[in-house]
Amino acid sequence: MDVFRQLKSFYWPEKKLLFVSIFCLIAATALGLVYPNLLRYLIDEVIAKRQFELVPMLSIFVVVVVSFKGLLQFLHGFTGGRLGNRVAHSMRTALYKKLQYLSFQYYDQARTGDLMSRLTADLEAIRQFIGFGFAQILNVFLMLIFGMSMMFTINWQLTLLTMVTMPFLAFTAIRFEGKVHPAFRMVRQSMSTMTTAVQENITGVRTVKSFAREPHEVDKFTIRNNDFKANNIETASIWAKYFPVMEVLANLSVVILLGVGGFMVIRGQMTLGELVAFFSLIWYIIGPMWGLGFQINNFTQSKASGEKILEILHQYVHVKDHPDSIELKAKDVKGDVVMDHVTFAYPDKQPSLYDFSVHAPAGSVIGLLGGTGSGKTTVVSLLMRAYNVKDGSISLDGTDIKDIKVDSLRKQVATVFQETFLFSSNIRNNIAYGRKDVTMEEIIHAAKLAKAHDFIMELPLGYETIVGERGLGLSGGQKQRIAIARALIKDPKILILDDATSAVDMETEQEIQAGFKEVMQGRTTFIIAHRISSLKHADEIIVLKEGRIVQRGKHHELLEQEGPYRETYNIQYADRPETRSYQTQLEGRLAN
Ligand SMILES: Nc1ncnc2c1ncn2[C@@H]1O[C@H](COP(=O)(O)OP(=O)(O)OP(=O)(O)O)[C@@H](O)[C@H]1O
Repeated sequence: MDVFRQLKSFYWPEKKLLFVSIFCLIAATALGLVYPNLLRYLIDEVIAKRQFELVPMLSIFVVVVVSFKGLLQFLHGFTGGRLGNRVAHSMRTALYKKLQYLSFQYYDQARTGDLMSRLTADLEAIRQFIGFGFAQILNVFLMLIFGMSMMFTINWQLTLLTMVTMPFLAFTAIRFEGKVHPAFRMVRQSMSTMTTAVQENITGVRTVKSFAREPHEVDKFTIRNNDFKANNIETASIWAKYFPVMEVLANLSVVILLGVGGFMVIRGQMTLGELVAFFSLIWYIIGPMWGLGFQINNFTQSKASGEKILEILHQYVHVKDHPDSIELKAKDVKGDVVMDHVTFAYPDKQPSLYDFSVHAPAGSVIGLLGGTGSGKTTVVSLLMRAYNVKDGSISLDGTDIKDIKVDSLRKQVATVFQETFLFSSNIRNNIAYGRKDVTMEEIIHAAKLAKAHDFIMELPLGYETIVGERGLGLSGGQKQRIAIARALIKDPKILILDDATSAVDMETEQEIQAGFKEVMQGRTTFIIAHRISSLKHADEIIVLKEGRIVQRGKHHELLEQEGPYRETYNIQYADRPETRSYQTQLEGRLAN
């Protein structure tokens, strides 16, 4: 119950709906007890005593009772539905909000499928339980208490006799649920692996076809399809086994009731009306017994779902503001960045960066070069405070970034990531993403600087073209240029380009860089690149190897040193005649 206590803040504000819903259900159940008594009255008082003039009044009474019960059931459904949906709505909002603010560190471990299922299936379980499940469990107990006490008042001996099979029925029902539930879970699991296979196959259809792996894919799917079939058959056979047993046990008590009860009526120990009332009351007991397993499972499932939801809500946010965090004002930010002896390791890993220091004065360009996994992305991730630095420090205009409000810091930083993500919206919205109040002129200006305007205008719908998930497929270079325009429109004080031009040709890259020069006047830029051509104009180039700085300096300084920078240069410019002559010159100078 601790889970539901912790979720109280979501359902307690809706307590009026909760109480009305429970009250209506209890009242409807209690009203249901009028039927057996009416039957008893009809048989014993009206039919047996031939007082047929009472029939119309009795009929009207039945209609009133039925209508009133119907109204109560409607109110229960209405309030329960509202309650469940309102609670689910506020939980969904809270979860989504929490997911927005969880740190990069959380997402490094999180699995999309798992998060999606918490936001959908687990929330649905909670919605059902709070809306209806809880009231149903309460109702089961009430039905048992109401039904049994009424039966006891009619005839206690017959009540005890008919109850003989009930423990067996309850036991079988619980066992049935215990078997059928895991079987259902297996069906759901095999369904999800089957749909994942289909989804993956459709997404990766180009790879499948280009490797001519269609038969392999069909085989892979067949295994999953067979699995799904086997699980369904298994579930069906559990139903087939248990249902007749439950049916027999339930009806056995009815047989006992009719046999013994009939005998008692014949011997005059009981009236016929009482027997008929008893017959109708027995279903008040059989129903809850039959559903006992289901109710128990429903409760444990909702509890498990609640735990999964609470796990996200209670998830620790690693990167957050402290009470004295400073709010940056855009106009006061200069962009002077200092990283001082930073050593950083991802959780449970060896450090990815060792003793890294750099001073990037406002408006300077810092280039980062190094092999894959050398720590370049880590440097810029730390800069936007994707992770907290424990050893060493990072400051912006002299203030440690730990003392700056996270969102105000990130508003000053625009990053173009290695992998471009476009939202399923039009190009205009994708470019304007970083800002709310943006004019079409500004969007076009940014697109022109990113050398994206021309190809956008060639699309039939221009800036209105839908891209992303189900939109138009753009080339890697085109996507990158949209992402660059998105970063530029943010008007950042610090621009980070993480291999942002890797997918565009050299000529376009040069043009984009010329555009940067215009916009980046007085702003600080960090460029990560594998091409020397992208970095050579940087004020300082830092070469990383396995998380350590192995070289640093300007382009011409680094070329004059033995080391990875010159090796990379030689590889990339090997075919160019001017490189050969430069190298010959250099070698001559080095020899002298
Ligand atoms: N989110 C993460 N969680 C754990 N380890 C990580 C994470 N990101 C990077 N690493 C590890 O840190 C090291 C440095 O990675 P980083 O991404 O900074 O390298 P990089 O120089 O940018 O490489 P590339 O050029 O391939 O992008 C690698 O060993 C990598 O496996």
